[in-house]
Amino acid sequence: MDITNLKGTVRLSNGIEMPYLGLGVFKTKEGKEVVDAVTYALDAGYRHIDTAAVYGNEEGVGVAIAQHVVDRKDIFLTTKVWNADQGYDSTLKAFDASLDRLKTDYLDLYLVHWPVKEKYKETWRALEQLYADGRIKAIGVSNFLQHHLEDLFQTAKVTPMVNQLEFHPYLVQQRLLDFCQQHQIQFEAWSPLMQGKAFEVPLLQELAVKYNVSVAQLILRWDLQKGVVTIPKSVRRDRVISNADLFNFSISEEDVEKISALDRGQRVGPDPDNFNF
Ligand SMILES: NC(=O)C1=CN([C@@H]2O[C@H](COP(=O)(O)OP(=O)(O)OC[C@H]3O[C@@H](n4cnc5c(N)ncnc54)[C@H](OP(=O)(O)O)[C@@H]3O)[C@@H](O)[C@H]2O)C=CC1
Ligand SMILES: O=C(O)C(=O)[C@@H](O)[C@H](O)C(=O)CO
Repeated sequence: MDITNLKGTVRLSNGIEMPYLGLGVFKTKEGKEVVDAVTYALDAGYRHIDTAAVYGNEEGVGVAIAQHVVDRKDIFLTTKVWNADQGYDSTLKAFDASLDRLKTDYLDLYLVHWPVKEKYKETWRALEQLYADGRIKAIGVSNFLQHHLEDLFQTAKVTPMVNQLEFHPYLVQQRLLDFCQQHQIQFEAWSPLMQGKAFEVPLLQELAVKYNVSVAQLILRWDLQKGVVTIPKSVRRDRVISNADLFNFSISEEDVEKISALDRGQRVGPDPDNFNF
C-alpha cells in the first residue's frame, strides 16, 4: 500500500486501485448538503466517495461529481444495494436505478449492504453478472462476518474484493480482519470515528496531543497503519480537509498496539447477526 500521500491506494485482488481514504455520506442530506460535502472533498483531494441507495442522497453525489473539474474516471465511487432490493432480478433493477441517480454509467465498487438471510447469495450472483458485464470495476460485501463469507464461498464464482464493516478502536474484530486479509478481501472501516463518540476516549486524546494531531487524524492514521480503508463522514469543509491530513506523521508500532488494545467489542451501529431492517 502506498501511504505516502492523499492519493495513497490499495490494490484490490483484481488489480483495481482503491483510494485508502474516502468521504462517507451517511446522514448527509440530499441536495445542497451532500453536493457541498462531496465538492469540499474533491476540492481537498479526496478521490473516493461512499454512498448507498438507502442514504437517499445518490442524486446529490451525482450532481457534485458531474459538475466538478475532476474527471469521473479519477473518482472511486461506491454505492450499495439496500436490503429490500436483495435477490437477483431486484438487485439488477436497483443497480440501474442507482446509476441513473448517480448520473454515471459504471460503478467502481458495488456492495451488498447487509447479509440478508436467504437472499444474499442470489444478490451476489447479480453482482457477479454486473461485474462480468463490465458495469462495475469491483464487487464486495458489507457487514459480512466470517460465517457469512464462508457460506457465500460455497456458491460464489468471484470472491468479494472488499468487506465494509464497523471498525474503530472500540471494535477491532482482529480475527475477522485477519480472515479477510488471508482471503485478499480488503477491509474497509465504517463509522471509523464512532459517529463522534471517539473524541471522548482519554487515551486517544492523550495520543493526539503526543503526535500534535486531532483525535480524528490519529484514528484515521491508525486505520491506515492497520491496512484498513476508511471513509469518515463530515459535512463541514474544515473537518473534511483536516480529516485528510494523515500523510505527514506516523504512529509508533507500540502506540498502534495501545489503540488496538482499546477494543471492547462495542458497536455504535447494528450487529450483522441481529439486524432487522
Ligand atoms: N456499510 C454500512 O452498513 C455502513 C456504512 N457507513 C459508511 O461509513 C461512513 C462513516 O461512518 P459514519 O457513521 O458516518 O460515522 P463517522 O464515524 O465517520 O463519524 C461521523 C461523525 O463525526 C463527526 N466528525 C467528522 N469529522 C470530525 C472531526 N474532525 N471533528 C469532530 N467531529 C467530526 C461528523 O460530524 P459533521 O458531519 O458535523 O462534521 C459526524 O457526526 C458513512 O458516512 C457511510 O458512508 C456507515 C454506517 C454503516
Ligand atoms: O449507514 C449504513 O450504511 C447502514 O446500513 C446503517 O446505518 C443502517 O442504515 C442503520 O443504522 C439502520 O438503523
